[in-house]
Amino acid sequence: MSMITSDATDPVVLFSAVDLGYGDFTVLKEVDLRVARGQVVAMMGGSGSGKTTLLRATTAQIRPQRGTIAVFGQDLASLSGERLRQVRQRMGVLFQQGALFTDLNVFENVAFPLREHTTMTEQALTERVLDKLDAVGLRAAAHLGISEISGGMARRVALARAIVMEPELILYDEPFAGLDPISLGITAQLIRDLTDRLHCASVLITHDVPESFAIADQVYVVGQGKLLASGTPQALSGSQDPYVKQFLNGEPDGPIAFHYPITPAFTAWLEQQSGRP
Ligand SMILES: Nc1ncnc2c1ncn2[C@@H]1O[C@H](COP(=O)(O)OP(=O)(O)OP(=O)(O)O)[C@@H](O)[C@H]1O
Repeated sequence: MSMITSDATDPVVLFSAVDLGYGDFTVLKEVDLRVARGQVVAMMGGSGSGKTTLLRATTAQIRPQRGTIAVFGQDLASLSGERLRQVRQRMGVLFQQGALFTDLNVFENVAFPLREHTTMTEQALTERVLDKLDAVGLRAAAHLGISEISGGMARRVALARAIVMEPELILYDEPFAGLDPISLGITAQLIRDLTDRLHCASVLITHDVPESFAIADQVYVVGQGKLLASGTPQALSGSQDPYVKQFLNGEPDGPIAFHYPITPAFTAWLEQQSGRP
């Protein structure tokens, strides 16, 4: 049961003219983006283009250099302490290394957030955990130890744990990385199904074009320090933008640079290096 009341029609995530970066280095400029309830949104782009930075900004781990970011209709810049914690509790984050506790079994790994953040009865907790394990196909694996499950199963346990608090927004960091083709398809379909079932919003950052295009409602492509394109997978497939085309087709030659760009910080470092005796 979620606490959605008057803000049910607000976008879940709304970036308005946002600049993001670290110190005086700006990674992305003028980003506008919107994620609605029930949507799967893919944030794509080459290595170092700023996908993880977008995720960090959404959880308020980093603050925008310019513009505003609203989550659940609340301006993140206005939140701190307890109110920020409450907003974060409505989000589930699935990190690439969804590290599980190896001294706890599958059930207790998924139960962990409930024991930390709620005062549910043992019966309600058991029901909730088994329901989420069922959603990822692992109800009957509840009793197994972490050393007894495969890598792909461990990912699904981490996913069950990420959704056990019934978040309204789920952020996935590279959910397809390192998966075999079958697990890739299963994971993508699982993300779509969970989004529909929980009626939450899902944001994934990924390089994987076919899998994310198969399940996403909206795709944002970042590169060259900005948002390059956005739209439905269908609309983007017809894009004539050379960067977008190169990215979507995985072509080695094109506007996407192989070399990390030279910055003043690098030049200063290099000068210092060569100045050494
Ligand atoms: N904590 C940090 N401090 C300074 N610069 C950072 C920091 N984190 C990332 N960057 C820089 O920000 C840029 C974007 O990094 P980010 O991790 O968002 O890219 P990405 O698209 O997620 O890349 P990848 O797909 O390779 O993980 C890079 O140039 C990176 O060097």
